[in-house]
Amino acid sequence: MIFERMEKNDYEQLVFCQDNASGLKAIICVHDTTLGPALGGVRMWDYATEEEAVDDVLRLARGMTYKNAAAGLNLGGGKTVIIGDASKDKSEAFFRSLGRYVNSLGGRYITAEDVNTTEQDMDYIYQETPFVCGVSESYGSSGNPSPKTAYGVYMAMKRTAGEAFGSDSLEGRKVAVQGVGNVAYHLCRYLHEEGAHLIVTDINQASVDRAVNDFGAESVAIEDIYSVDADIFAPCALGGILNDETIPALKVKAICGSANNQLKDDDVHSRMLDERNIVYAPDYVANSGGVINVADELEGYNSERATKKIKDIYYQMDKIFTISKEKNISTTEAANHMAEDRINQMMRVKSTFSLNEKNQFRRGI
Ligand SMILES: NC(=O)C1=CN([C@@H]2O[C@H](COP(=O)(O)OP(=O)(O)OC[C@H]3O[C@@H](n4cnc5c(N)ncnc54)[C@H](O)[C@@H]3O)[C@@H](O)[C@H]2O)C=CC1
Ligand SMILES: CC(C)CC(=O)C(=O)O
Repeated sequence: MIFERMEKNDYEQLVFCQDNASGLKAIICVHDTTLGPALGGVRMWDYATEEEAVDDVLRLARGMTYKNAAAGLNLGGGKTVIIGDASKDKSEAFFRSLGRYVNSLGGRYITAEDVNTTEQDMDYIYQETPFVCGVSESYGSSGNPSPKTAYGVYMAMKRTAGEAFGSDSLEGRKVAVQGVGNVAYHLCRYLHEEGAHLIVTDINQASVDRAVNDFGAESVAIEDIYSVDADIFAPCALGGILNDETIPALKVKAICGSANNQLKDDDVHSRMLDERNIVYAPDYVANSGGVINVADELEGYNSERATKKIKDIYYQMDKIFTISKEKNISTTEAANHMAEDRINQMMRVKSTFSLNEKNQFRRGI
């Protein structure tokens, strides 16, 4: 059953990590390393079943392959999920144990933050392995990626607004934000500064209150966020929220947010959005700012260089809208073509022999 699923989308590796001493139960997935080592964050979630955790890590790791390829990074796709309650189960031992498992992959997988994991957690992992990004800035790292992810979503949203409304200005636009956590808080700041009107919801009341106090946001009940009278919907919580039930309720003309895997089914639900003339910014392009930022650490982190690359997400979106119109395909398919073309081209480039440190000439052998 698991091998069948791995075979279907050509997954390379799935690693189950179990440690009685720390209580760690985690799954690391390496989807594809054609472009380089697999980079993707570690998510901690209280999954109802092990099957749910496996589903999530498989989907998220494959998403990272496409994200990293479309972002022009020399990195493959991978992800880790930890099964557990982030408010109770975390400890130094827990993350150091995970760090040892990451290290055992010898650099095939590099980890970083995702939902419910923090810079402090990455610092613990860093005690056990160099294959981690997003550790504290005092280590020369790029720190928490969320603000840079938010900047990238903001750039993507401006270009998406241009496509939907003929102007990329967000002044006076109503933006409905689902989940005002790490990324969306900073996104709301950019939107507020440009004069957008914010409508927010979150299962965590403190996060809602913060957005209301800091940015004058209007708050609505969890289930009302889909049907509010707004111009743009920004999903910034979890995946699968664009589906048969929610899409018919939408009144917006554009969708652009940070959540991974927003479409429950890529084909079915991108078609439903097209039928309703809703412009959709493919999630993994809109939210690639975080990974672009942490990946810059691999070159020796330079914030200016990383920010310039993140700003270019505006032009990546431009390319996607152009391909989508030229080929008469959804924006999701257009983004997928862009990512797959790059992977295939690089695979061909790599098929030419080039001497490197791994295949030295050794005279006399
Ligand atoms: N942190 C980063 O740099 C990146 C994050 N992402 C994605 O963006 C999304 C948000 O990430 P973060 O802000 O880091 O996570 P976070 O955990 O800080 O924020 C998510 C927020 O959504 C809320 N939430 C959860 N379920 C909800 C629901 N049903 N309705 C309303 N609100 C709900 C949570 O209470 C939380 O405040 C995730 O899907 C993540 O994978 C993607 C790329 C990079
Ligand atoms: C380092 C993270 C920002 C990368 C990641 O896991 C993601 O983009 O979803």
